[in-house]
Amino acid sequence: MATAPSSTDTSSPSLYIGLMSGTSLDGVDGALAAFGVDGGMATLATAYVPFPDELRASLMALQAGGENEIEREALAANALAVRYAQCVTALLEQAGLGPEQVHMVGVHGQTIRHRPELGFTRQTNNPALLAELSGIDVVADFRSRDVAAGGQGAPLVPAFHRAVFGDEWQSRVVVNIGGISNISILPAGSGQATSGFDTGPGNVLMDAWINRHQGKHYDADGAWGAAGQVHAGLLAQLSTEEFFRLPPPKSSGRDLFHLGWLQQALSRIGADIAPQDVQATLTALTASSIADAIAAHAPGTDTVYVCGGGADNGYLMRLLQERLAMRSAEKHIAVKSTAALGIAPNHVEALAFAWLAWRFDQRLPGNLPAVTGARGLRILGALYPA
Ligand SMILES: Nc1ncnc2c1ncn2[C@@H]1O[C@H](COP(=O)(O)OP(=O)(O)OP(=O)(O)O)[C@@H](O)[C@H]1O
Ligand SMILES: CC(=O)N[C@H]1[C@@H]2OC[C@@H](O2)[C@@H](O)[C@@H]1O[C@H](C)C(=O)O
Repeated sequence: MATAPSSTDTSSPSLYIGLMSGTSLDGVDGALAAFGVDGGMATLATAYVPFPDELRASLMALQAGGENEIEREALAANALAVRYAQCVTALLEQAGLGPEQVHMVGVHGQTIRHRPELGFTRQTNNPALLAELSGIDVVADFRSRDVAAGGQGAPLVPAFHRAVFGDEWQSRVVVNIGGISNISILPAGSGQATSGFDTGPGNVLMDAWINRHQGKHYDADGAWGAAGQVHAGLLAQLSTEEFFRLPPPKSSGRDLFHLGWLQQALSRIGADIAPQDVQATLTALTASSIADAIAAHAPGTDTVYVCGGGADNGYLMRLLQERLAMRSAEKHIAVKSTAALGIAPNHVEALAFAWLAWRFDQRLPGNLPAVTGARGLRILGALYPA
């Protein structure tokens, strides 16, 4: 599939909206895209609606068990649907379109528990309310069918990455650094198998740590961490986590990588480490776990393309380049933003959910069994007609 973000050669394009609110819990990214009969895709509008602090706090509280969970989840789902609807309105206004011109909204929902090994993953949402508020058909709950087929239900973006970023001549890896990091391995040539998996933490631990010590939501450009020193002992301790050594298929989330997990490692080390040095070490952990995964599973990579909010962390990008160079002495691997391929890093995931809605609409599979471990290809999502 060719991408042409600013122009399209599609003769009768169909319009789809994708909405992604990920593990960072920061807000919802939206994209309105046109898909042509020839498979071409064009981005018509993008929008971001941040979550108010109250919604962030209730979503954060739902990441672990607690009292009156059912009611709290239902109310958070309603509040989410209202924000999603605001994002849809912003996209329609930007594109000068009415709801009747859009085929479907594909909405991820908010992951509050991810336990494929127990047979479930839960993306809270109220798609019925979103259909009511937006007046557009809504497709939601993209992960459950893959889990029902024995898969991880994640990551789902590798199929989209193959479609828009795959190349005939260059072997590419696309790294999404959101709350959690995941890679898509796209060997050169359209006939080559695509693989991918979650590599571990993205920004989730860095965000939590700076929030505890500085009250900020994230470490802008990685500046706070960059002024600290990577603590080799702590990095080694954190790197002993079994998840890093598990073979794919594998996926992760806040269920594993949270402040309690970090605190345990800090207690084992016993040393008094300055908060800024911990931040530097967490940045190094994200970079080294991604570089290790690429070295082990995609040694032939020519270029790594980064998307997700982590692409805006200059310190993290430097460490990633450094660690890739350390692990691949004979071959230079370039690190670039997906902007170099025509899609800004913060638009990729929302576009992926527009693409998944388009796949659903045609009753085409959305998963890659080689990635998720599902028994086979499955049509992903459930429909809530407008
Ligand atoms: N200017 C910046 N400097 C450093 N980090 C940034 C910057 N902008 C965004 N980020 C990081 O990116 C995160 C948001 O990224 P993104 O929206 O890709 O995550 P997500 O979609 O919630 O996660 P996931 O892909 O795990 O579902 C923020 O929480 C922050 O850590
Ligand atoms: C369960 C869940 O929400 N997983 C997310 C999360 O965020 C990044 C990584 O962990 C990835 O596995 C997935 O999101 C992307 C969009 C995916 O499915 O490909």
